[in-house]
This record gives sequence, structure tokens and C-alpha cells, in this order.
Amino acid sequence: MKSVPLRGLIVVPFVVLTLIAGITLYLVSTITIANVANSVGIQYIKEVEDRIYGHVRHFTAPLSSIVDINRNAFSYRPELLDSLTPLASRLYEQAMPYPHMTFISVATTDGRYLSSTRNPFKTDHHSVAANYVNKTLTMEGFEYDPVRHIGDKIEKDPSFSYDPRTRPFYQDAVQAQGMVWSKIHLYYGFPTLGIGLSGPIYDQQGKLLGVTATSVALTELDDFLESIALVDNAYIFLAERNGALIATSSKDELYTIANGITTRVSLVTHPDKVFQMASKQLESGAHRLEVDGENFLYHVRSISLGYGETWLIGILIPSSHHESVLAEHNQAALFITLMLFACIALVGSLIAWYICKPIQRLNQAANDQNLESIQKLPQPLSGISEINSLSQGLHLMADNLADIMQNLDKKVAQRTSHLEDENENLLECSITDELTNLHNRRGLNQAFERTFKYAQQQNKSITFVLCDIDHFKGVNDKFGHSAGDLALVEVAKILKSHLRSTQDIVARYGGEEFALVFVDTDLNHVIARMNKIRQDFVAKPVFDNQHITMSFGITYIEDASSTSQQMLIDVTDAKLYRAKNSGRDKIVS
Ligand SMILES: Nc1nc2c(ncn2[C@@H]2O[C@H](COP(=O)(O)OP(=O)(O)OP(=O)(O)O)[C@@H](O)[C@H]2O)c(=O)[nH]1
Repeated sequence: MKSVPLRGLIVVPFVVLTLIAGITLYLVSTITIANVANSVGIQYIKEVEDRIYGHVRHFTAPLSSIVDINRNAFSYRPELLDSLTPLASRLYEQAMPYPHMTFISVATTDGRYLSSTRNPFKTDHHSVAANYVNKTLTMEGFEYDPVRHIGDKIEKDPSFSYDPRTRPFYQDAVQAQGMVWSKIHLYYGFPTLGIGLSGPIYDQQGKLLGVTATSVALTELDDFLESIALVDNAYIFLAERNGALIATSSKDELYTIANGITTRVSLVTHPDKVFQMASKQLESGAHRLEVDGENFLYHVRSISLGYGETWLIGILIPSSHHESVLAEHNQAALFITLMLFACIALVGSLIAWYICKPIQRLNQAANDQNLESIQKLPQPLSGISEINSLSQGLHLMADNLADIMQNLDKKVAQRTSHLEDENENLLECSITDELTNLHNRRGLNQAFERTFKYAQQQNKSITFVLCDIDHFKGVNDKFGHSAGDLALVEVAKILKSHLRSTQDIVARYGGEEFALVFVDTDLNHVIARMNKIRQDFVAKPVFDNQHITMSFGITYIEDASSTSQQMLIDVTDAKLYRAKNSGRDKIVS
């Protein structure tokens, strides 16, 4: 199985998970951003819509409340209609709180008419219109006078007759037998649209007494929609259900006048393409609209003004607005998330380093094949207990191994020393004759070589002697092999006792034959010593009162460097042979 480094095992999953999480986050946020932007956009639209809704309701509410109040008042007190002049103050006071209230009027079944009127663009200019003061059914205008109710006449030559009973506000109310809205129309002589609400007046018996009405200039609503601060490229409209515009957020006119004919602008006829497209979808609710490649969130809400009148509020905002705002937030969130992931990856790397570093040191020390590397590891090695435990275990093992090896070294040294002793003994044995404890042939060779070289180097004389027990076979045959051994041991002792220098050598040459070497000793001295030995044999029995004799071959070389070892041996051996053959118990030199 292929092994992988621990650091990679920790860091790679961290990095891979970070990447997966980052990509997932990006995809999820990108997919949901459009939906969230849509919801946020609709929410934004609804907030604006609520403001408009409240404003329109607040704006139109006085119309119905004033008509209602007046209908009830005249119904319960029909005598008030007997003289309309005092009613001018009543109508004036009712209109005062509402700057855009243009008319509050009352018309009687006998054609009398009184109204409080106001210029919608000059709201402090209040006047009274009446048709009964000078000439019945002829409209005249007067200043309002709080004391006299009707003050000075304004229009000097009123020329048009005015029978309120022929007017739509009167006829519609009588026909409907209840409250009725006028059509939205251009307000008399002023550049604004207006709307009126009228209601029939009945006495307590149900008899028709007249009609009371109110009207209001709608320019304020148009100004209001224009004044609402909106996101760029947003549109608002207030329209009737058929799409006829009442107010918009744009500055375009809401009506046109051509050849004296006033034509109202509707969504379809509006010059702005966005309004034109909006006309295709006037159902209440959220819609999506595309105009020249730009997407709009579009929301329609209806407002019921009561008595059958319903208006529509339409708001369009470009989808890109909230998407871009959200995209900015999203980018910030993504950036923060990426930073977070980078921190996670960094923490992962630090954790990997924290875990791997001591393990690497352990690994290196373990692979060094040197116990000291493990023993030198600091304790504790890491802040991680498992790694410390492993390190301590290895440390302990290394200490134990070191002890074992030390003991082993001691034992090996002891064994080696013992073996050396044994070896020395064996070596000694290998060059010593077991019976006589003299050098054997091998020992003689080694010692003779050293001595010969010494003599050669020092230009000393050297003397080589070979001696052999005479008729030794007979000793064995006669007294037994053990007796022969005793004789050999005794001969060896005698020979050895006659050595004088540490450089002199005596060795068992083989069987009953012995060799002697003397350095820097002249021949006479050697011969004298050999004779002494012969005398010892005569004087001293070697066993059981048995005496032996020996034959000797002696070779003396004045200068050792003039001959060789082998030649010396061969010559001496020949001399011994001659001694044997010439009767034994003699010295041939
Ligand atoms: N007991 C005993 N006998 C040995 C030992 N080594 C050699 N011999 C004997 O020595 C005798 C040597 O005999 P030979 O070579 O015939 O010589 P010799 O009888 O001494 O006669 P010459 O040397 O000619 O005087 C043999 O009988 C050997 O068995 C030993 O270590 N112990």
C-alpha cells in the first residue's frame, strides 16, 4: 500500500473542504441572490406603496366625511337651507383645514346654489360662489366675509346662468340616491385634474331637499409622487382602473388640450415606454416587466375610495438595483468567507505543522540507526500527549538497548580476553612438548629463527647441538614405555640445568632426540657443557638406578650471517649420525 505524508493527509482535506465550501457558497449565493433581490425589491415597493396608499386615503377622506356631515346636518335641520348666506361661513370653515379642497357646495331643489371655492394654486384666496343673490340661476362670485358671510362682489358682470340641477354632480347624486364620485376632470380654469363627491339631501320623511358636494384638486397627488425619493429609473403611477393617469412620478403632463378639447393621458398613451408596458398588466400583485432589455419589478395595488371608486397604485423598480446592492453585500460576504476559509486553511497548516514536526523528528531519529539520535531528542518532544508517550517509549527503548549493548561490550571484552588467554595457552601448548615441558619442534623452529636472526644481525657466533639418547629403544623394551618417559623427563631437566643465558635454547627435537642452541658462546664452552651433561648421566641414574648415555653433534659458526638455519641443522645432524655410528656416547663437533 502506498504511504502518504501525514502533513498532506491533514492539509489536503482542509484545503479541499475549503475550496468545496467556497464554491458551494458562491453558487448558492449567486442562485439565491436573484430571489432575495426580488423579495427585497418587492418589500421595498410595498413600503413605498404603503406610504402612497396612506397619503391617498388621507387626501381623499375629507371629501366623504364633509359630504356626509352636511347631508346629515341638512337632513335633520332642513330650515338651514332656507337661507344659504350663513352657510358660506360653515362651508368656509369646513374647507380651511384642507388646502386642496376646491369646492364645498350645497344646491337646493329650487335651484339655489352656494359654494365655498378656492384657487388650488393660491390657497389663501377664498371666495364664495352663489346664484341667488342678485339674480336667480345666474352665477356670481363674492369675497368671503366672516361677518357678513358673503362680502363684496368679485365678478362685475357675471353673464352665465347657472342652474345646479342641470349639472352632473346634482343629477348623478339624485339618480344614484346616494354618494357618487364625479369623473376626474380638468379643474375649472386651472392646470390640474380634480375630482368631486356629491350626495343627495333628504329630509326625515325622505323628501329630496337638494345635493351637497365637495371637490379637490389632484395636483397635490402628482407633486407627492414626484417628491418621493426612489431608486434610479423607478416609476410610480396612480391611475384609474382603465389606466387613465391621476398622478405619476414623472414630470410629464397628465392631460393634453387640443382645439379646446381636453384629453387625459393614460398609461397606454404616456410617452414613456415603461408606463406603456405597465398598462398591459394592471392586476393587483407582483409582476415582472422587461422594457428595452431592462427588467423591472412591478407591483400593482388597488385603493378603494368607497362608493365604487377604485384607483390603482403602480410601482416599477429596475431589478438590477437590488441585485447590484445585494451583489455588493454578497461580494463582501464572499470576501469575509474566503478570509475565514484562508484562516481555516492556515490553522489547518499550523495544526499539521504542530503534529508533524515532532513526528518528523522522531522519524528521523528512528531512521538514523544511531541510538544517540533518539536519546538526544528533547523531552517532552511535543505538546501532544500521544506523541510524547511514543517519544518517551522510544527513548526508554534506546536507553535499554544502550545498556544491553554496554553489557554486551563488557561480555565480549571479557570473552575476548579469555579467548586471548586460551589462545596464548594453546599457542604455548602448540610449541611446548607435553612430556618434558621443553620446546617441541615447532617451538624450537620459532625460537631458533629469532635467535638465528639476532645472531646474524649482531654478527655473533652461534652453536647448534643435536643429542640423542643411546639405545633408548632398549630402555622402552626393557623397562616399559612409562620408564622411558621418566627417563626423557629426567634428561630434559639435566639439559635445561646446563643453560646459562636467556638466549640459550633447549628443545625436544623429536622422540629421544634433543636440540640446544647457544649464542655468542665459544665452542669449547659448549663442548665443556656437553661433557658436564655426560658426567651428570654417569653420576646420576635417570630412573631405577639406570644410567643412560647420549651422543652429540655440535656445529659452531663464528659468524651466523655466513650460514643458514637449515644448513646448520643438516650439518649438525650429520655429525650426530657420525657420533652414533662411531660408537655412541661421544661428541662430534
Ligand atoms: N618411552 C618413550 N619412548 C620413546 C619416546 N619417543 C621415542 N621413543 C622410543 O625411542 C626409541 C628409539 O629407537 P631407535 O630409533 O631405534 O634408537 P635407539 O634404540 O635409541 O638406538 P640408537 O639411537 O641408534 O642408539 C623407539 O623404541 C621409540 O619407541 C617417548 O616419548 N617415550
